[in-house]
Amino acid sequence: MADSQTYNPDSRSEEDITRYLLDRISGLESRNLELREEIRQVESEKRFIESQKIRYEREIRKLKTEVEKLRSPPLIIGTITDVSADNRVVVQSSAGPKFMVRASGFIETEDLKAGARCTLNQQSLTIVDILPQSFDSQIYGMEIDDAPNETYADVGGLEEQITEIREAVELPLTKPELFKKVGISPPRGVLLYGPPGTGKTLLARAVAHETNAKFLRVVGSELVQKYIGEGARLVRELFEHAKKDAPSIIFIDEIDAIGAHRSESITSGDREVQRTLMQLLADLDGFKDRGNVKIIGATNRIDILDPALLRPGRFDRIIEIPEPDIEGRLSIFKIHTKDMSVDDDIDLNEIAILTAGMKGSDIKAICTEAGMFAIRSEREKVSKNDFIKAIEKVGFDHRNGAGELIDGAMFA
Ligand SMILES: Nc1ncnc2c1ncn2[C@@H]1O[C@H](COP(=O)(O)OP(=O)(O)OP(=O)(O)O)[C@@H](O)[C@H]1O
Repeated sequence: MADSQTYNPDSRSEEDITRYLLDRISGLESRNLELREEIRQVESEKRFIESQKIRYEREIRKLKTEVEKLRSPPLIIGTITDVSADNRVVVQSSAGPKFMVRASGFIETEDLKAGARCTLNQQSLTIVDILPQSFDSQIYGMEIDDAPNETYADVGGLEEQITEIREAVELPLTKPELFKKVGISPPRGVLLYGPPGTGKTLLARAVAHETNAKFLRVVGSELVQKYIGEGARLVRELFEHAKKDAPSIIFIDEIDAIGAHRSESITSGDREVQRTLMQLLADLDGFKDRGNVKIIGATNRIDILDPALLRPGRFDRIIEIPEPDIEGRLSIFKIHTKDMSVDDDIDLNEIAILTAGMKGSDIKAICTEAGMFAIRSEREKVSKNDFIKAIEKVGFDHRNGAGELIDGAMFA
């Protein structure tokens, strides 16, 4: 290319200038071609990198799913008893047998130590996690609430049940001296039974709130299904934990999963449930000295409970939590509409009549749905019609004779 520094336009002829410019143009054209080639190469590199990225992302997703699969329950819990040089590990499972297993690639080799507790995938028996030595409520899916917010005022239509639970659970926690004076041992706990969604958990949380007690909730089915062979240990630790944190309330939801009447067939699953139940009974029996720990069991299936669990002295009161009647439904509607902005002409009595056969959880859902209908229509107040549509949506049982009311006739 001609050097522009040495070019002096005054000293050259027109022909020179033309040649010079043609040279310059051809120089720029070939540079342009070079740059285009470079761009093409960079773009093809970019495409290659993008396709690599997609491949890696796909691989990461696959690996993540695999890890999730490995980690999903049921898991077996065990203790590492030996580690060989090639990283094969001997694990004593809590259900009994010993296994020679391998650890998944995500476990750090230095964590594989004799004495460490670990979880094994039930099918592949691969070690999928190393557990902390101390009790960790998170691992066991236990819900711990230092101070539940619910109060008795949040529970609708269960006045008698509230009185009963206050005597059996609240009084021993707040006024233990009364029982000493009279010379009777305070009740240890109550069993709540009734259909799902009627407020059993809500009631238990309210008791914990009113007594300033810690609320420990476990689900019976999780105790026996989540970590095979650990049910009995979990129950023991649960009670220990509750004692340490007293005053506290242990709430065992779905207690039928561990306390169902024992059948003839004895599978390993049954044995696991039995061991867990025996531990629960032992803890309930040894509960006398644990004045400030109370237990509330809940079940939808009292009919299948083992009589051992119902024997006097285990649960002091067995309280039915029934489906709400019209009064109950009205007071539940009042609770759940308390903070809602509703039209002045709404008569909750009428709405309560329309919801025969529905439970507290349905009523809560109806209020939320009614609010959603109002939002969808860009209104700030919830109307009767919103409630009617919500009742329909939540699945009102037409057998209760309200079919003709749902179309709004009653509110026309
Ligand atoms: N009696 C009630 N008063 C006010 N709200 C209620 C009542 N019953 C149920 N609810 C509402 O429904 C929700 C679910 O009820 P809850 O979990 O207490 O039922 P449950 O009887 O424990 O059900 P499950 O047997 O399925 O565990 C509560 O959080 C509450 O909002």
